[in-house]
Amino acid sequence: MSKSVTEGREEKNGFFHKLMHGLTGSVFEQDECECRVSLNDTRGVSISIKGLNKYFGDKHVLKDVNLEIEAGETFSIIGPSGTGKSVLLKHIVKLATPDSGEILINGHPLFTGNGRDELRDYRYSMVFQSSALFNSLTVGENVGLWLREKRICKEPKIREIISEKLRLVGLEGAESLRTSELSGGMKKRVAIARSLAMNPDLILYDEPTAELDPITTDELANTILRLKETTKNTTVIVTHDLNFALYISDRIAMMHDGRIVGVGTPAEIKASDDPIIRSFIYTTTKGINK
Ligand SMILES: Nc1ncnc2c1ncn2[C@@H]1O[C@H](COP(=O)(O)OP(=O)(O)OP(=O)(O)O)[C@@H](O)[C@H]1O
Repeated sequence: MSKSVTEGREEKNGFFHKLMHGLTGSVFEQDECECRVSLNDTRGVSISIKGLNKYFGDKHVLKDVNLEIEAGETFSIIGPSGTGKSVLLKHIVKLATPDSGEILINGHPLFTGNGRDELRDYRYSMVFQSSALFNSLTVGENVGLWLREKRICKEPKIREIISEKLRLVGLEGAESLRTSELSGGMKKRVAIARSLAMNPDLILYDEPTAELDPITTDELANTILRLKETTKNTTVIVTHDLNFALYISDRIAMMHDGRIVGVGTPAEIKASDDPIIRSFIYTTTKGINK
């Protein structure tokens, strides 16, 4: 078995497992000390991806990926299935390690060098396609999971944070609802509230509109846009939903066959004469334009 395949399994079983159940975290160690984490401010981080390559066995999945994401940006990575979008996302949160290349967070290397001190307080959180909520817990318990598990704050403060984050995603007062009884759109918003509980510097969404109908997708887009009015964090979204990306993003990168083939504002992407981007736009909108 090749090294990369083994690594892939380790990544899945280790960090991925932790993220699925802890859902938010820091790339580097944190003190266990209570209230060590300041939850009063949100900061955005810049992400600089340099010459990133990743193989799974013989398969070259990321091919010399270079990308600059600015602090505070809402940045979408679009492209057809199987082009490496999710694998790229996993590298940003250290769920995967590159075969070569580097990612810099606020100028500090994620994979090499001694970035531990500089990146000690870097907080990221990921909203998974499946929402990954615990059905046996209430909405409030899901949102407060990380805060309680890590004993970040005292209980009254945790309840205050839960209520605030639910209000931010339009679910004010929903604490005691059973998660299993929620619609797909509501689950997604609870998952976002849970991610927001730690005031992440970076929030990542993996295919947030998959499984959602167009109306719920629109509500989700508006929720994310509204959040950007109150938080400064950097938002990175992986999606094949072109319309969604055009609506909510400051900038968009188009990925094709493991490479970034174009980066620009929504207007620039729409006006692009790159044949791959044009073909993607044509394919995803041909019903509408018929
Ligand atoms: N752990 C892994 N082991 C082996 N191959 C993998 C692994 N993870 C991803 N791949 C492969 O890497 C390629 C890119 O996958 P990725 O999930 O990043 O695609 P994507 O662009 O996000 O598409 P989708 O929207 O369908 O998820 C695919 O061919 C996939 O099968």
